Amino acid sequence: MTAMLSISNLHASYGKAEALHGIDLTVETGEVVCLIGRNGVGKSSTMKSIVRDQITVTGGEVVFDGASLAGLRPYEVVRRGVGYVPEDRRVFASLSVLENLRVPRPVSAGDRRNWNVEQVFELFPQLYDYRHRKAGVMSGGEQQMLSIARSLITCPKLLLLDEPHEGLAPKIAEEVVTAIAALKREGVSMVISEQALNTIRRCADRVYVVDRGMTVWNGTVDGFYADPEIARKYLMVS
Ligand SMILES: Nc1ncnc2c1ncn2[C@@H]1O[C@H](COP(=O)(O)OP(=O)(O)OP(=O)(O)O)[C@@H](O)[C@H]1O
Repeated sequence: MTAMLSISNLHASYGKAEALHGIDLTVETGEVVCLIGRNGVGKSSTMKSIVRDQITVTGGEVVFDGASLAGLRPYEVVRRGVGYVPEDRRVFASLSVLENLRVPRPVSAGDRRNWNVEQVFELFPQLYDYRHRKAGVMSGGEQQMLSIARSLITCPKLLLLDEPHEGLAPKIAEEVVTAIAALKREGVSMVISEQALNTIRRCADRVYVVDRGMTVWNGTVDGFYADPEIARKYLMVS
């Protein structure tokens, strides 16, 4: 396998406050990698650093698909093939589902899997049923699906999902996991941030544990569960 994303010794700051002090992460082609850790340890900041959104990268390297992302603007990173679904989802509340899906500029997919609106509706049939509904009146889970669907229109090779299950009822969270599993079968590489691994266990290949702005452990999902000391040390609130 070739690395789709390779992050080494990443440092990043909000103004003068450094939030990341050494993130090392690799995502192979087709892999689903989960970032886990307590609140505020830097999972979202890692994703923001990849897409250069709101945060300033001050050190280290982010290489995507063989090329450095240094100095690029967020839209240029998206054009290279990185889809980003932020924690707050950012759907356009006053636009319908269909209009939201027409917002991203069409991209030339090149060797990437090309997604059009019809194909996205096949993945999320519920969104088709609601295609004329305003996004602002939809539930959190439906907005989450719409946000993922919209990022697919940019034909990503790598999808960054920031806490996709945050605030969702268990049944809806399960539907989101099903969609993630379907995307994995389509060959989309993913980085998913989670507070706990349970919801994503079905489709994650590897896990990175983040603590205080650093990656402190990585291994397979089975390896993570085989050593309860890791969860005790880095996930339990002391
Ligand atoms: N826009 C911002 N401006 C200043 N500091 C920020 C900003 N966003 C996050 N931080 C700080 O950066 C650190 C890492 O936060 P981050 O959101 O990356 O953590 P997280 O692991 O994703 O946690 P959560 O699950 O709460 O989102 C925290 O100390 C947080 O307070």
